[in-house]
Amino acid sequence: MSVKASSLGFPRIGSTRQVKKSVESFWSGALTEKELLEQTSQVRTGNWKTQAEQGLDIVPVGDFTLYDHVLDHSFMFNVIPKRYEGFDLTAVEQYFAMGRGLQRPAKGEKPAVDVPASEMKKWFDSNYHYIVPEFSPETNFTLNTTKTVDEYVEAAKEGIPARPVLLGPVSFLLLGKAARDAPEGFQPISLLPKLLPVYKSLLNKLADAGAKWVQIDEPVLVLDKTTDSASDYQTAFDALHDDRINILLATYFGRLESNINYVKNLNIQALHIDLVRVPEQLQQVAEAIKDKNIILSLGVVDGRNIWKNDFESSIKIVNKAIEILGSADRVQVSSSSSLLHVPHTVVNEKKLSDQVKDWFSFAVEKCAEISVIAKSINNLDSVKQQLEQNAKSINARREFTKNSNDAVRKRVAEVTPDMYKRQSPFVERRTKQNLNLPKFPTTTIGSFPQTKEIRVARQRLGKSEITETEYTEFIKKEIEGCIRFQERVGLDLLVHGECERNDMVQYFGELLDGFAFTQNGWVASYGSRYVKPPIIVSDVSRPFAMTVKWSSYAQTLTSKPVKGMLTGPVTILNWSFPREDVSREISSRQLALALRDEVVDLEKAGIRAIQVDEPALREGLPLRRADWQEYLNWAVDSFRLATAGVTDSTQTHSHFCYSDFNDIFESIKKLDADVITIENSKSDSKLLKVFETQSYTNEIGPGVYDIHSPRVPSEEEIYARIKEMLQYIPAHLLHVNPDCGLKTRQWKETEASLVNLVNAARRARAEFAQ
Ligand code: MET
Ligand SMILES: [Zn+2]
Repeated sequence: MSVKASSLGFPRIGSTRQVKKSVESFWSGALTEKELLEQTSQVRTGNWKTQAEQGLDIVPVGDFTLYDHVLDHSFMFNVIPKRYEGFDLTAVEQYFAMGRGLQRPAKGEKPAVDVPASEMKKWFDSNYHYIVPEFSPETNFTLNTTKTVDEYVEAAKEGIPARPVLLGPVSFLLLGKAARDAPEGFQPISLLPKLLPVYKSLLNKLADAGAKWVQIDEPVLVLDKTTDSASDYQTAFDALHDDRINILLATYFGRLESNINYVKNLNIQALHIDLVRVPEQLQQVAEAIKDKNIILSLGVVDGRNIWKNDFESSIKIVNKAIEILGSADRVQVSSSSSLLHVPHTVVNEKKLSDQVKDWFSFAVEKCAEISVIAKSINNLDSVKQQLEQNAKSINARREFTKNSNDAVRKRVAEVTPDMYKRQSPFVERRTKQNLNLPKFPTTTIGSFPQTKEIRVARQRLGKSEITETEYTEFIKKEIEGCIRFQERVGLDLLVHGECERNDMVQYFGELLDGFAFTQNGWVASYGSRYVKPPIIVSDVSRPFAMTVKWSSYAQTLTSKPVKGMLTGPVTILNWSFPREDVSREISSRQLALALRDEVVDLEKAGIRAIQVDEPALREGLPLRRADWQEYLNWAVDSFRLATAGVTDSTQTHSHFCYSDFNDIFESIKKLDADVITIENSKSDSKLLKVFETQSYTNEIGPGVYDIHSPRVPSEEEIYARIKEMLQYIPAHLLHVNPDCGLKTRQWKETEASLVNLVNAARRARAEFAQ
């Protein structure tokens, strides 16, 4: 009798980002396909060994990927859109073409290729993005590859106690979309009967190879819309049932709620639930499966955040599960979700103090935690020392937070209702905002090209190869160049260009108190792009002004107004690892107060327009709609708290991108920014439709061109967009701007695009704005 230790998945990027390096070298032609596969296979094998060494009894395999695990499933099941066929590509080339597009000239016998990437979407409420599968009635499911089986065999050979992982058939279909050529109203889930035999043949192969268990992820079970899917799940798990191989059905990121009523009757042998996000669901779920022959896998070690596990409380949960289910054999200990959302290991962090380092566990350390928790149930004495050590660490962290910044907490507690409100309503304050802007004012979203010179200067400052003064001089020159550029192009509302920022969140995190930074804490965002989120470790406050010197310097250079530029509280929060000991709401309010001081200081320094970006506002939305309002309330409050400290004559701006804002438009209105700019050009004007049904009274600039591509939009095209916008938005409220910041672009295309933008706005002015 023993409780087993397992995890649902491991970071795929390698301890030092080896996978990024290998994959990008392959793309650039510096590695052959064979070298790519060899190098990445080493990372994969290394990952398995590490997990086993940390004490996992069950090691996930098949979760490794060169680009994205959902794309792996599309590829494995032959869900390959026609546009990627017929170019004589190798399998690996075709796979990457689906992930990131492929453009290359004809070579010898090989035809030219020019195919765009597939659509990418956020993986639930994480900052990981998956490649959206495209289905149509013609989709011909076959086993195109046997990736999962191959990796299982590879691991078994190494003596790894491997459990293969698959994304379940229902989630796979529901996370996909209807292909463009699919008939109107086509629902991917209708393909379930066609898809199941292929899953089944894969399971057969796994069983042939000796696998006794398979983990089948059905994360869609924690979303609202699945409540009608009972029969789909039943069909699926009846079809997949095989006496030779047991199924662990894994859910994560949220609560099953009433879905448990049918999940308990499915043909499965184990069920995994997330007890970090929703500890309360243990009772309900355990009671529901009590009389079934189902093992409960307890997700007690956080797959989404980096804090050390509190063993005492996890062990309580495990014991409670055993008590309800009646036997230790009926439970397993695991991570709440795949560990792909946390960095690889804390060991490589050389710059964190011992005190701070002791608070964290990354993926490797989390595996060890899972093992200790399981062992504590099996044989308490064997892990006595680890438990004591853990209790010490947890206490030390508690002591630290108890004594952290009282002044900040007090300030949050003392916020009064008037602090959320501008002095006058928009219509009144608008008349006081004399920025001398023409109709259809043209502006940009803030950042200008981050050139190599800028990155080099930043690196050299980091290495102390140049002094702080030399760096400041360099940045000033850049700002001056940027201002002159905007004047030359003819923009109306200028920006300083954000050249001093390494990243829109990190930059502020580094200047605020209450954050910690890692050297190597990378987490996959999409493909070979990884991010290094700052960690909020304490109460947040602003020791000194952060942007005032740059913005006010920029303003001294020109008679045109220069916008101050800040990242908003909710975005800073959502793109960081949050604290565990206080709510996200509290951290957000603390951030808001810190930014409020900055906003007021900018105003004092003579800046008359201030933009507070909230591109991540929407992605912080909870997975279940019932929880939305609570989040939106404090998110809106935070933005208002950050921006409402100014007088009527200061124009506040905000910016949104990355997602569909229509369903939170009510909240966007409540922000009461004087001007909002929203990404629009890619969404086929879906955004504009919202104005047909919802009134919006403040000023607004829907983006007129996509900045993610080097393509230069023509004046004609931009003019046409402005005209289209005027059907939905009153002329006196319309601003003209790109979709988002220009930091990833080159100067050449930036200039050409903005010249066209300015000319298009001038033309529209002459025609429509008398
Ligand atoms: C992802 S939103 C980016 C906004 C920021 N001000 C920029 O221009 O880069
Ligand atoms: Zn943006």
